[in-house]
Amino acid sequence: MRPYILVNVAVSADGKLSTRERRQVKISGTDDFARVDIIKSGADAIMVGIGTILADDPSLTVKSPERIADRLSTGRPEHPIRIIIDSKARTPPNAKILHKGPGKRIVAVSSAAPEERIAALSPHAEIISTGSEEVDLVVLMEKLGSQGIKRLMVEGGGTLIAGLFNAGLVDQLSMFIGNIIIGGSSAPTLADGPGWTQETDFTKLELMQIQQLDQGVQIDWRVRR
Ligand SMILES: NC(=O)C1=CN([C@@H]2O[C@H](COP(=O)(O)OP(=O)(O)OC[C@H]3O[C@@H](n4cnc5c(N)ncnc54)[C@H](O)[C@@H]3O)[C@@H](O)[C@H]2O)C=CC1
Ligand SMILES: Nc1nc(O)c(N)c(N[C@@H]2O[C@H](COP(=O)(O)O)[C@@H](O)[C@H]2O)n1
Repeated sequence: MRPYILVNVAVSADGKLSTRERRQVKISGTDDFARVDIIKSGADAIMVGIGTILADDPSLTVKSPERIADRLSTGRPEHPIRIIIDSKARTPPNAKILHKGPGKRIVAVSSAAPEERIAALSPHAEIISTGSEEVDLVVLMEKLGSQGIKRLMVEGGGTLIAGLFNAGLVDQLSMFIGNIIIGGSSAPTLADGPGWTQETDFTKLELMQIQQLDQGVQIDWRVRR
């Protein structure tokens, strides 16, 4: 069985994830970062796309010492398993995600990944190959489920999130809408890629909760089936 998949993102008031040069922007405030850390510490695994690795070089570790202690006291590893969706194995072998903090990493590649790049990543991560050109997200999720991953948090970016919506794999969307306008028609949004044109293909959401947080709005949506 595939994991429960929660996508969490911070968007600007005009719906952007970052600048048009894909430069990371501080959209969330302290309270939202604390909320994200709680979601992260409750997850078995956390996933990002290669675009985010190349743009931001994130570590995706749990930040709060209390939450780390809580994970350890309940027999869970310090950090969730960190997973990169990376069809062609472009993850730099010195990427922070592969080195910061203890714990398992998975790089999900496709058959298009060159052997030498896979060999460079293998000492740092388990490699799972699905799909011919792109990672087959449906097959991958089944494999992750069979490894005991029940709750998966997805951090972005917009291309991966669109791929997950396209495959009908998202269960919950948690978003923080911050009080800045980033602008730019080519700046990433939370569901990039080609988009959908038929109303029947649109993902329908059901409001779970909405709250004011920091200087913005935090919303949880459930995906309607
Ligand atoms: N504000 C926020 O909460 C966050 C913002 N970001 C921003 O998002 C931007 C990066 O987003 P993107 O460039 O869209 O990259 P991305 O992180 O979504 O990675 C996309 C890549 O994943 C790979 N991939 C393999 N199989 C796939 C499949 N089946 N479906 C979709 N993708 C697949 C492709 O190579 C694709 O180019 C950065 O600017 C980053 O700062 C990223 C995470 C969170
Ligand atoms: N939740 C959230 N709020 C913001 O304001 C952000 N800019 C982001 N960005 C993403 O968070 C990740 C940072 O990870 P580490 O701190 O290195 O663990 C990274 O992927 C950013 O894109 N998120």
